[in-house]
Amino acid sequence: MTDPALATDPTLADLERRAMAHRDTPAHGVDALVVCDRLVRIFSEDGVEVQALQGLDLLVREGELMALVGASGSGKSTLMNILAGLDVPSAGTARVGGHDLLTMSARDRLRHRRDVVGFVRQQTARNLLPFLTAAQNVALPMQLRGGSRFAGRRQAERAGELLAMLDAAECHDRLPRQMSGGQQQRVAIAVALANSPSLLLADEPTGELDAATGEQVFAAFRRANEELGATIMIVTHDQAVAAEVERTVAIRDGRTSSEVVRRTEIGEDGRESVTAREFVTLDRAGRLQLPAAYTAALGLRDRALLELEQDHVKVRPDRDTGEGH
Ligand SMILES: Nc1ncnc2c1ncn2[C@@H]1O[C@H](COP(=O)(O)OP(=O)(O)OP(=O)(O)O)[C@@H](O)[C@H]1O
Repeated sequence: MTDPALATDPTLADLERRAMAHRDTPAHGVDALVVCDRLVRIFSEDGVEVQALQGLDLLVREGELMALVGASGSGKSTLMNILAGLDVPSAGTARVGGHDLLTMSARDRLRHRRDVVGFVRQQTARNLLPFLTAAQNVALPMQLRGGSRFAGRRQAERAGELLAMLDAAECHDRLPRQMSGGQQQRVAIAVALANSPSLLLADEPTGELDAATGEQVFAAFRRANEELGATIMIVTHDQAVAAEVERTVAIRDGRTSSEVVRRTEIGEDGRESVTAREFVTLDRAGRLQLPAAYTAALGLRDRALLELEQDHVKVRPDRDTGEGH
């Protein structure tokens, strides 16, 4: 018997059933804070088009600490700038907290930049005002935001609390030039968190730091995530970041291609063990991209043989089949 859901000549009752089934399917990313759906960004310069994002899909839950990794030119900064409200996508959907960044008015975009996101840049010197102390830098966004819930003395208190939480209490009264690069970035995280943004974005925040100092900055992100519940997205080309966060999503050629999820489990013997699993991501049309290392290892090119098994799919090189293209 034909499944009524697949019938090509459906009755009215079949159509009603299909409509009901569709209605009961939750909308894509309904419970996510960040939703990117077939996101496209095309830059045109002197008649030459560059597709920086080529239909990127990504969901980020509230309270997540995740990283985006990818080679230079893969589209990471383009995505960050769109989510920060600094750039506008060409097509597709980019939503933060239910607000669509494609159709947002200029005034709402300004509000988005000021109230919804916090941003930490790679260049340590660009994150802080050089003539203000750390505490003054952290208090400034609260002062600039009219009707801030942190008023008067509470602003100075909150600045002190954030600096202490991020292990930068000793910088309280120092100017940026009196701080190390790592201290400047930890203070920059405090500045970005000052107005309790829904989303904290960081673009290569450890790019100018050595490995040990970079780890301290990641520790500060983890603390902000654990103690304040902040949702944090960190962009980096450093693959080692996978060890620092729960989820690392790889971007390749303007699309998300795979992700690594890291879990800490306590065994029966009470010992902690960390497991990391790699997944390929399926886009909304069901396409998946094999990791470059896999295609290279098996010499996969042009096409491959697929076999559907009970609980998995086999992908084989197209050899010895004798069938032409
Ligand atoms: N304003 C722009 N005008 C033209 N092309 C651009 C612009 N911004 C980015 N691109 C192009 O879009 C592509 C993606 O760039 P993007 O900066 O997002 O990559 P990335 O992954 O952040 O790289 P990197 O790690 O080097 O910063 C690149 O080919 C880049 O040259």
